Amino acid sequence: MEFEHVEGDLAKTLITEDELHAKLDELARQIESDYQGKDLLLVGVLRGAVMVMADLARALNRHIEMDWMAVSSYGSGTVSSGVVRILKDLDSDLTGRNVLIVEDIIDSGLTLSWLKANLESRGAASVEICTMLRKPDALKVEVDVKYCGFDIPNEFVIGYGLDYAEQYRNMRGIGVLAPHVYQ
Ligand SMILES: O=P(O)(O)OC[C@H]1O[C@H](OP(=O)(O)OP(=O)(O)O)[C@H](O)[C@@H]1O
Ligand SMILES: Nc1nc2[nH]cnc2c(=O)[nH]1
Ligand SMILES: [Mg+2]
Repeated sequence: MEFEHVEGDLAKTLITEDELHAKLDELARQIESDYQGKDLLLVGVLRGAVMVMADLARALNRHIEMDWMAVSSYGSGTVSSGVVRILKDLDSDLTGRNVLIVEDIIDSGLTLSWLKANLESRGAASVEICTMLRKPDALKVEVDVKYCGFDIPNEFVIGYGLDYAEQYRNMRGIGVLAPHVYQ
């Protein structure tokens, strides 16, 4: 399913490319129905959400706008530092807008709970979250998620935007990294 040498770096494949796309179609239908007659601004969180954003945007049969933020709480490690930094802010004014934050993963929840509160404080009409993955056993703070693709076990995953030391983001499915890669 993947490019050369990647399979050997995986302990297992968790979600295939086909399963990701089927789920995105499902989420897109719900979003179309929920936002009927309303404007919709998708806010992607760089860099992990690039793949979800590109595929979700194309799965939606309606007008949308896209904007991007870059925040970081992980650096190059595998454990959240808990400190969220804005590396790139939005270009859009959020006043009166219906904002849907698009993310690859909610792990501790620290990034998204901080980001949702931050965007709500900017005068948006609504701020909701769409994430492809969530780790219920890793949550440190409650995050109100309206659209979630898959709940997954508490393991470090890679692929479909998710990196280990900036690599594997372009893997088409999602997998668990084999321990020998980071030991
Ligand atoms: O729920 P949390 O524990 O806060 O973790 C989730 C965040 O961590 C990852 O981003 P990261 O900060 O690693 O940057 P990246 O998107 O550029 O990979 C991921 O893309 C989420 O944004
Ligand atoms: N690559 C990757 N980044 C993350 N950021 C938060 N959780 C994860 C994870 O499981 N994998
Ligand atoms: Mg991210």
